[in-house]
Amino acid sequence: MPNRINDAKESDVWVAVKEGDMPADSSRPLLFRTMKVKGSILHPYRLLILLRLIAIVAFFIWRIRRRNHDGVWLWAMSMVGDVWFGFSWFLNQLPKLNPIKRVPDLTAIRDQYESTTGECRLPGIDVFVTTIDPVDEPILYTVNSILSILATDYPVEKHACYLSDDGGTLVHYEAMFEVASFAKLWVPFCRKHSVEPRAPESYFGVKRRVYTGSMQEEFMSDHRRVRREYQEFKVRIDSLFNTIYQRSEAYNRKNTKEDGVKATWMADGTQWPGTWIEQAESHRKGQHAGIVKVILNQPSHKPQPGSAASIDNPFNFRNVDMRLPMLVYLSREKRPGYNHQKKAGAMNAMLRVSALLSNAPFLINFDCDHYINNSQAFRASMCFMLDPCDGQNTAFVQFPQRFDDIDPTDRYANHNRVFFDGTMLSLNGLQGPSYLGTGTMFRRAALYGMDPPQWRVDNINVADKAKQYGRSTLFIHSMLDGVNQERSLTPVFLEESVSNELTTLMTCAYEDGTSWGRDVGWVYNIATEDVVTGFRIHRQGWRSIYCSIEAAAFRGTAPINLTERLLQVLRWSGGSLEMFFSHSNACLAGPRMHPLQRIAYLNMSTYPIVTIFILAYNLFPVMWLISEQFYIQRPFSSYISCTS
Ligand SMILES: O=c1ccn([C@@H]2O[C@H](COP(=O)(O)OP(=O)(O)O[C@H]3O[C@H](CO)[C@@H](O)[C@H](O)[C@H]3O)[C@@H](O)[C@H]2O)c(=O)[nH]1
Ligand SMILES: [Mn+2]
Repeated sequence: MPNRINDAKESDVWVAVKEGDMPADSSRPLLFRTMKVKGSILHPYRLLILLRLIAIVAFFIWRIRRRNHDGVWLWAMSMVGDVWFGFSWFLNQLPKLNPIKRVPDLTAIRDQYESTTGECRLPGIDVFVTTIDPVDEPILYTVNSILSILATDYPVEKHACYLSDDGGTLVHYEAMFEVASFAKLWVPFCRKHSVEPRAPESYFGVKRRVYTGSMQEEFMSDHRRVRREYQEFKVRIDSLFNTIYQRSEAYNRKNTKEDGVKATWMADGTQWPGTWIEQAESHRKGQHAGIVKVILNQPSHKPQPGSAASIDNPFNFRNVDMRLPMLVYLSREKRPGYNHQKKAGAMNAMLRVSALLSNAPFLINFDCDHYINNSQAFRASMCFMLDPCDGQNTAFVQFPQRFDDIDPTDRYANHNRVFFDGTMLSLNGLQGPSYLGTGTMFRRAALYGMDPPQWRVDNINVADKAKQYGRSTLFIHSMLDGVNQERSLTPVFLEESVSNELTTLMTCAYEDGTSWGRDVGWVYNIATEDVVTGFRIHRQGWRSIYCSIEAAAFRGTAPINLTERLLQVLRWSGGSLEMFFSHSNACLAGPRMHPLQRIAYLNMSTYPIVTIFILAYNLFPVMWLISEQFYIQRPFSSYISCTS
């Protein structure tokens, strides 16, 4: 197997840090290497920052000494603007003085956690995907995301995939059956030929591919057949809207209710409990029952090799494990009068439901337009979580967001290079990167609001916690198990009592009066739940790790038109300011937060203020239009006088 991300080589910029800080009692080697920027680059950079700082201070002294008496108000205003520019520059620079890169060692984690006899001690992972609308967030992306998760290279009995559908549409539910059926072919194909990436749309979109395996001919014919099957799969997904509509029409002709309400019907002839095509009382967006359906059950713990090619089956899967990971569809209850808290609310519902179904100690979340591009990514994040040195105190591993379909000039700056390849690496040298919403591996304990081991005074105690976590004894009992790092997935026995409890965990009222949305789970009442949730975790003393690997771990789509992009940026800046004016203000973070990390959060929550001054500076030169007086030196006066 090619070790795609073992690139801990020294480069022109990075050098390896000596790992002298291994715990004395551990004989295991570290699971990652730490790299820092070469002194010949870092020291001149720091010197440059110092020189700039001196220049800025000198400039302010000069400005204060030379006050413009004709327009004191303008002088004062521009002084405030300049002070803010200087201050925000300083806030921006301070946390950037020591960037650190961490490179996971995949060979080490294989050696330590997976034996050649097939025994594997890697822990369980629950994978969360959120979606809301099959048209606005095209369902083709969602199914590709799920397929890439089902096919990823992680022990199949150790990861489970959850799709949260906030729209509660039958289309998403039935699409999951199509996915489960196509996955029976797609997943073994990916395993047999180690293909990458494992999202079929991007895999088949690659024009030229180099095959490195030994089954060239078999690969060619498998590839052709799977591509044909994928085309048919896409047609079936496309036609779902129509199939469901026509089926419902047929059933409704037979069973129209007296009030003339037209229901949406499932294939088995029952009414869909979620939203209907023709929206009706209790079946419309924002008002429907909670639904949990296990689409694929947890696989057995023994590999199940496929069969050799035959007349009915053209694929030779004799030495390929055919098992698929668990797949669950869920849509939380929605009722009018409740604030459903958008993505954060959906994530918290998923966190609770998964606790009863698979209860993995780690979880990773994706927006539905993101897929796994490098199937070693789960192992890569485990290198940090399971690290013998400080892994226990690591709450989350954040991957950069990389995007497809962006024009080569990146005219709306979707790639955010400075942020993903500069700022985040700098935070990595402090307490860790902030949480960015998608492509993040979490430790369940951190999301439950527990303290990191280094700050824990007592053992974890879940007795009498109903006030904090809500009144589900099954959920509270699952918690101790769910935070045990070594654990695999819990086998599921879907008895009636469990099914009822799952429905309870998804009701709108479940969180009333509890700590969900504040000290537990994803944080509520803010446009950018991600940064604030990461902040809550950091202020408790947890740390995080930034993991940027080649090939990119995950890829997704970004807004490619200006309106959408502006709205996105506006939402982010609004959320940042909200954070500043809330109890999540960085100044209130408490003593466990690294001082420079605090400054980084302060910078993250105040950066939009600069726009006021940029706007003012843009208006200064045309001020004479209003007051007919020049406060700013007349430009090119000699030129103007020549021509007049
Ligand atoms: O009521 C809702 C609203 C949104 N979502 C999901 O939340 C995700 C993100 O929403 P989107 O509108 O696509 O926001 P973006 O601006 O693209 O997302 C970025 O910004 C968000 C807020 O800062 C983060 O949550 C995201 O992870 C991050 O990728 C999507 O998967 C949605 O399906 C829900 O599940 N329920
Ligand atoms: Mn999005």
